[in-house]
Amino acid sequence: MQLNSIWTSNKTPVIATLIITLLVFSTRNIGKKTPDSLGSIRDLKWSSINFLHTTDTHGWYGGHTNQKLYGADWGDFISFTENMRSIANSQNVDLLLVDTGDRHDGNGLTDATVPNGIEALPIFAKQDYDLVTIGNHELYLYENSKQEFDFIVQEYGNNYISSNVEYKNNDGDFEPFGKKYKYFTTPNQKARILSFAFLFDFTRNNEGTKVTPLEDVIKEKWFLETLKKHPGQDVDLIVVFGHIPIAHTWKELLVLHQVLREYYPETKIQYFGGHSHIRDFTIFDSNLTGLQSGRYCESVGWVSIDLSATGDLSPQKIFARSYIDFNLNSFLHHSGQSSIEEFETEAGNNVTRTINLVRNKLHLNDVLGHVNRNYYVDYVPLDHPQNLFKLLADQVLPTLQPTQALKNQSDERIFIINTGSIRYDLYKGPYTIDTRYIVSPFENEWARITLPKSIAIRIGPFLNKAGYILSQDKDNEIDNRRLLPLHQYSQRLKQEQQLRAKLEEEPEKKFQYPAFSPFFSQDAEFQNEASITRQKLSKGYVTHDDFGDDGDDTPHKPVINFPITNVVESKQLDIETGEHALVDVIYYKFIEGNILWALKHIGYDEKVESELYSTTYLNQLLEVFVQQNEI
Ligand SMILES: O=c1ccn([C@@H]2O[C@H](COP(=O)(O)O)[C@@H](O)[C@H]2O)c(=O)[nH]1
Ligand SMILES: [Zn+2]
Ligand SMILES: [Zn+2]
Repeated sequence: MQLNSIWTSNKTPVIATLIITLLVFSTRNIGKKTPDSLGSIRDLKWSSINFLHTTDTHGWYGGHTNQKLYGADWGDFISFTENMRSIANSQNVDLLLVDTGDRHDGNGLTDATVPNGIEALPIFAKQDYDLVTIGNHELYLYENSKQEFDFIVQEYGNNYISSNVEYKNNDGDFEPFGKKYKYFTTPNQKARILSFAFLFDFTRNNEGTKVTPLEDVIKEKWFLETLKKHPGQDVDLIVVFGHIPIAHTWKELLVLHQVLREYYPETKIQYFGGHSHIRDFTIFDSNLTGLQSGRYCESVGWVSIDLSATGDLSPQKIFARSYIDFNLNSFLHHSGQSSIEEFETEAGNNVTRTINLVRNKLHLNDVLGHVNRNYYVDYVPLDHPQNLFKLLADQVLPTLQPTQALKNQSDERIFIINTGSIRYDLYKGPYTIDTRYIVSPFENEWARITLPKSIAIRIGPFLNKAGYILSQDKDNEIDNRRLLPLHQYSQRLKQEQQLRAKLEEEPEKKFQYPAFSPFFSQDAEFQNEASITRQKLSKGYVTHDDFGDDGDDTPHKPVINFPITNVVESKQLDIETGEHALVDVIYYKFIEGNILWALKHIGYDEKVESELYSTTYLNQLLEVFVQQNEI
C-alpha cells in the first residue's frame, strides 16, 4: 500500500474497506483469530514520526483465546510491526516501538512457571522495541527484578531506559535499569530525540531495588545537566515514556511538564503512559500530548507527530492518535495486506510456534472445571448475581479454612480482599490452568487478627471511604491506591458521565449513543432502538479522550465499568452476639499495612499482632470451588 493512500485515508470509500474486510475473511487460518464484526476500521494517520505503543501486557502473549476481538498473539504482533516498519521505510518516515512495563502477573504464560516470567520474557523480547522501560510488576519480587536486570535490560541494551529505578548490584551499589536517558537520531527523518522513562512513585518494591520519586529526580544534578547538555535547538522531540498514568488527575507528569517547559518552551513532547490499564490520550499543551494504550494485549496504541508543523497550531494539527484492537482484522487492515500469507513474517510465525509449544508444555489449556456463565469484575454492579466479587464474597471466601490450628478461633469472621487482587473476568466455559492465573495470579497468604466486632466491622467501610488519589498517608507509607484496580479511576468513568450529560442536553442524539451496557438503562425503548443502530458492532472499547471519541480503530458497542469499592468484604457474623464479641478479621498479608492504617485512623489503640491464617491462595480456593459447585 502506498503511504499516499494512507495519508488521505479519511476519504477512502467505504466500499474499499468492505472489500478488504471480505478478503480478510476469506483467507485461510484467519477466522479462528478474528472477531465476527464486519464493522469498518478507521485508518491510521501517518506523519513524519510514528509510534506503536504497548503497556501492561502482563504476559498475555498467547492472545485472548476465548475473545476473538483480542485474538492475535505476540507472533502476529511481530508480523504487524514488521509490515508497519516496511511501510515507514518505503515512505522515508520513522516508526518507533515503545513499551511501558508490567510484563508479569495476569496470565498462565508468565505465571505458571517458577520463577514467573522465565518462559514469557524471552517471547516478549522477540519484539524489536526502540524504547522499553520497567513497571511495578517487575519490582514486587526480587526474582522478577533480577530477570529484568539480567535478561530484559541486556536484550534491549541502549533501548532500555529507566530514569528513576535502580537495581542493587553484586557490590551492593545501586545502578540504573538500563540507561537513565537516551539521546538519539531516527534512521529516516534524522529527528533528534531526547528520551526519559519514569515509574510512578511506587513504594512496594523489593529491597534489591530503589525507586526515586519523579519529583526528586527532576531536581537531581544528572537530570538538570542532561537538559542543559541538550538544549532546545538540538532536540526535535522529547519522548517521556513511563509506567505512569497520563490522566490529568495524576500529578507526576504535570510536575514534569512544568520543568520541561522551562527548558523547552516550544519543543514537541510526547508522553507514553501506563499502569491504569486504560486507553487514553491527553493534551498537556499545544505541543505536548500523552498516549496510554490499555492492557493485556487488548490494544496497540498509535501516535503520529508532524515534526515539521510550526506556528501557533492546535495539537490536532500536529498529533494524531489511534487505539488498535489486538486482532488480525486490525493488523491486516493497517498494514495494507489483504491475505494472511502476505501479512505473516518468518519471525512472527516462529514466535507463534514458540508460544504454542510453551502453552502446551505448561498445560495451560488443561481443563480443571467448568463455569456455566460469565462473572464480571465491573461490567455489572457489585451486587449483581454475575459480579465476580459477589461470587467470591457470598460463596467462595467462606470456604477458606485455617491451614493450622489457631488459638481463640472465632466463629464469626470477616474476610477483606482488595479488589485489585482480581485481574480479569471469569468467563463461561472450561476453567483451565490458564484461568487460574488470569483471574487472580497473586500468591498472597492470608493473615488473621482478632478484634471486637464494633471495630472489625468498621475496617472495610473505612478503607472504602479512603479516596484514591488523596489517600496517601506518607508517614505510614500507606497508599490505598494499591487496593483497587486503577482503571476504576479511569477516563472511562469520567467520559461516561460526559456522555450521559450529552444525552440529556441533546435528546435528539439519544440513539447515536448506544446504551452503555445491558444493565445501564431501565428504559426498554432505549434498549431496543439502540440495539437496532448498533447491531453490526461488537462490544468493546469506546474511548472518549481529549481528542474526542474517534480514536478506537474499530467502532464498538461500548461496555460500562461500574464503580467498585477499594475492598470487598465477606461477613460471617452472628446477629445474636453483641459489639464486644470477638471476630476474626482475615485478609491478604499483602494488604496488612492498609488494615493497620485503617485501625489507627478508626482510633483503635490496642496492640494488634497478626497470625498466619492460611497458605491457600485465592486462585486455589476458587479452583476447588468451581470443581465442587455448579456456578
Ligand atoms: O501481590 C499483589 C500485587 C499487586 N496487587 C494489586 O495489583 C494492582 C496493581 O496492578 P497494576 O497492573 O500495576 O495496575 C494493585 O491494585 C495491587 O493491589 C495485589 O493485589 N497483590
Ligand atoms: Zn499493569
Ligand atoms: Zn502497574
